[in-house]
Amino acid sequence: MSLHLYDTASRTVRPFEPLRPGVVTLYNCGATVQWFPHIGHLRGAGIVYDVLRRWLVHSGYEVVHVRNVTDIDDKILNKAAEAGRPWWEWATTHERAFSDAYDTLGCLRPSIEPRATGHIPQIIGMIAELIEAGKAYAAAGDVYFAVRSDDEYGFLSGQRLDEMQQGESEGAGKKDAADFTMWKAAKPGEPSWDSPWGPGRPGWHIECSAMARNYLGRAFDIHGGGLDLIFPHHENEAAQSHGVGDPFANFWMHSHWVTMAGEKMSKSLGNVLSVPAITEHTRPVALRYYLISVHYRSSIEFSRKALDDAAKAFAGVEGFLHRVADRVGAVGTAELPAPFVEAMDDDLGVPRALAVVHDRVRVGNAALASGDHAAAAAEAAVIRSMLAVLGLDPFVAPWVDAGSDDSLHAATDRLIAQLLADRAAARAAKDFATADAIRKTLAQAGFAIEDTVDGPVWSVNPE
Ligand SMILES: Nc1ncnc2c1ncn2[C@@H]1O[C@H](COP(=O)(O)OP(=O)(O)OP(=O)(O)O)[C@@H](O)[C@H]1O
Ligand SMILES: [Zn+2]
Repeated sequence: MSLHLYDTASRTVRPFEPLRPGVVTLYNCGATVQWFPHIGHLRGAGIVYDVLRRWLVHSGYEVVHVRNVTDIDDKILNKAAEAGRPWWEWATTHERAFSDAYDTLGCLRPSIEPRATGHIPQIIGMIAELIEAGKAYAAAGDVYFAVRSDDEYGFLSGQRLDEMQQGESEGAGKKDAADFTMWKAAKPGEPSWDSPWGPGRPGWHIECSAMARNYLGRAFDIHGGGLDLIFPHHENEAAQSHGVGDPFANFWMHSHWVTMAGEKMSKSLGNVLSVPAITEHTRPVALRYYLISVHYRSSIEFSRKALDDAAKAFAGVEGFLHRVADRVGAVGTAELPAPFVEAMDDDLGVPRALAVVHDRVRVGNAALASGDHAAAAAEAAVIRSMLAVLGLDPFVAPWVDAGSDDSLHAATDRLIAQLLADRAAARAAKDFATADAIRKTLAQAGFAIEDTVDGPVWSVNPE
């Protein structure tokens, strides 16, 4: 089976072929940088597309990845005004918080992260083309897209024109309630740019049509975002791009929510958890594992218990790799097992792929317990390679840490070996109180000691 992806437009899982052999062009909608990110954003704008990108690269494609930054928007202007700060400082502050959070969770940086405000000429050019093509009209300094000029409107979301809500305030010059705004006339005190229709600023949807064309061309392979973007945002992006004759996206991917108590995690509901709040008690790599462990088209109901369970599951995998590294030497890489590849090719089936990882860890642990170092090393190489594709390889940045620093590790090894020798001597002398005190000291410091055929082996307990 080659890679198959679910396509929202055709509502089917269909074979993926890039438009240009060897190269995949990917656009996913990034954040409106009005506030700090929550872990829902990190899933919907970051990790899901990071896993996709890594899998495409593993499959032999070069990937050109664009994720935009919406840095001009009513919400940004309102929040900045409430805080008494310049709008551009407000947007930059929160854009940086998003960048930090993506980095913390090990997301590869996109090929480019274009900002709406950096593409005003392209935006104005596309709006002018749409007016020229009879798909849009200007009224009192605003410009609207005439939805009824597009016969295919609704192809993505299945929305019916008479039932549709664009979710924007009614402009005075709007001829039809179904129409949406592409250019907003300047209001006093707001930032604005000159345009053929007077000073103003872009609406939300036009930036993605203009920037996708600018960086990826008139047709590109995959367009992604969270479920809420299907309508109106993606329907409107497609209408604009189709309106100027651009074929636009070939595949549409939409990821499901992170929820709390069944509700979408969202600033407006206040049920949000940030990355820094979680990484106070959970390692970032464990949070990444947690966020990818559910299929991207299913929701994740956040719970501390599920997060802790995921952290333990990952620590089990990582612990095996470290034990092999300690006893056998550096862990190599190997070809991916067929069931893992099949799972990933089947619409990015990460949960099934992780089940393969855990199966192999069981086999590897059994090999280690029986002293079969060669078999354990072979399993470790396969497991490490699977983790690498998921962005979870513990031996490379950003996950490799002081714990795997060679000199620190060797010093810890010597210290623990001495304590274990003292414990053995105390036991031999029937001084059980001392032996027990040594065991307690090690446990309280966070070390787990396991007796194996190769003698006692230490590891660090997951938090
Ligand atoms: N709870 C969530 N779970 C998964 N993805 C989410 C969640 N909330 C937002 N997203 C996704 O994050 C991306 C950026 O979203 P955007 O900046 O538009 O935030 P938003 O939807 O306004 O957030 P909020 O609802 O918290 O105000 C979008 O693809 C959106 O679908
Ligand atoms: Zn977009």
